[in-house]
Amino acid sequence: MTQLRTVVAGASGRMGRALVAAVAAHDDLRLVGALEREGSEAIGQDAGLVAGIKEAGIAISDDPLSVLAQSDVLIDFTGRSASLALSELAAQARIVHVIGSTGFLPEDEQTFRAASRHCRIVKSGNMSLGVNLVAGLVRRAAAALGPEFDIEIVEMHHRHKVDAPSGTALLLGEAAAEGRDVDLNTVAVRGRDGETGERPEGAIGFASLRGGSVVGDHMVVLAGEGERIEIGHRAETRLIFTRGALRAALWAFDKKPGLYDMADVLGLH
Ligand SMILES: NC(=O)C1=CN([C@@H]2O[C@H](COP(=O)(O)OP(=O)(O)OC[C@H]3O[C@@H](n4cnc5c(N)ncnc54)[C@H](OP(=O)(O)O)[C@@H]3O)[C@@H](O)[C@H]2O)C=CC1
Ligand SMILES: O=C(O)C1=N[C@H](C(=O)O)C[C@H](O)C1
Repeated sequence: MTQLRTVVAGASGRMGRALVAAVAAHDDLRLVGALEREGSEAIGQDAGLVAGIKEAGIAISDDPLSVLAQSDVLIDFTGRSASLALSELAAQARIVHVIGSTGFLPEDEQTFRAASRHCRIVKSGNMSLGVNLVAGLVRRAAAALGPEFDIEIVEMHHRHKVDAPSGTALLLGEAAAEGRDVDLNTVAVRGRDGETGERPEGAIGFASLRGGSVVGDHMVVLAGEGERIEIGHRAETRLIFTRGALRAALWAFDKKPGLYDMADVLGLH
């Protein structure tokens, strides 16, 4: 197989550094570009050295247009606004865009749908095998148990995380809502404070904890009268996300333009 020419966006971030190292070590991928935002201290530095591996010969750039023109795949763990902008450039370049960023708003979906008419997008709030398996379990449990079981989703992440609820919590909330055949946006309760009143029947609640260096813990609680089911996942290393992202890039390369998720990549639908 010819190596896929791969660009990592957010190359000096926590995930970006792990991705640069993973791409450099992969037989079927070749690092051809690394992006950071304009004004970043990382611009001009070698992406390999920033990632803590040997020199990669790739200077981190703030010019996505020229970098993407020479690539097959963009792996993007940046943030909401960067990923929205990059999806339009990935569409112009007709490449694969793997989006791990989180913190999107419901209306962002239409931007990704439009871009995916021209390129292949794989987007997921969690790229790990484990979480995507757990989502299937949550969907089944929610469908089997019905609305007399209250669903609450608790997540904990490191102190640097900037969005809440996490993308994974929302992914698990979507799975629960699908199981109940309801629209998550109409039943979600995203945090409680003060005199909240009783819990509305059918609500799917979210609670976010932040602290320390926690990579990512998620627990879905289905609480009934006299019993409680807990379905959870704990990420112990960011390597589970990089592994998933690289797998998504390789899977998407020969697919038609479209908006895919990790369940497509893993054959879990
Ligand atoms: N789907 C999944 O499996 C996972 C998703 N994530 C998500 O990935 C995202 C990144 O997480 P993490 O690595 O921890 O965060 P970091 O803040 O460590 O990294 C993000 C990087 O992207 C950079 N960036 C911001 N804007 C741009 C831009 N326009 N072009 C290029 N780079 C840009 C940031 O620069 P600066 O700091 O200067 O703004 C930063 O270096 C988050 O949304 C997180 O929730 C994380 C892990 C797994
Ligand atoms: O910001 C993180 O770190 C993570 N973000 C993703 C999320 O929002 O769910 C995935 C993982 O939990 C780590």
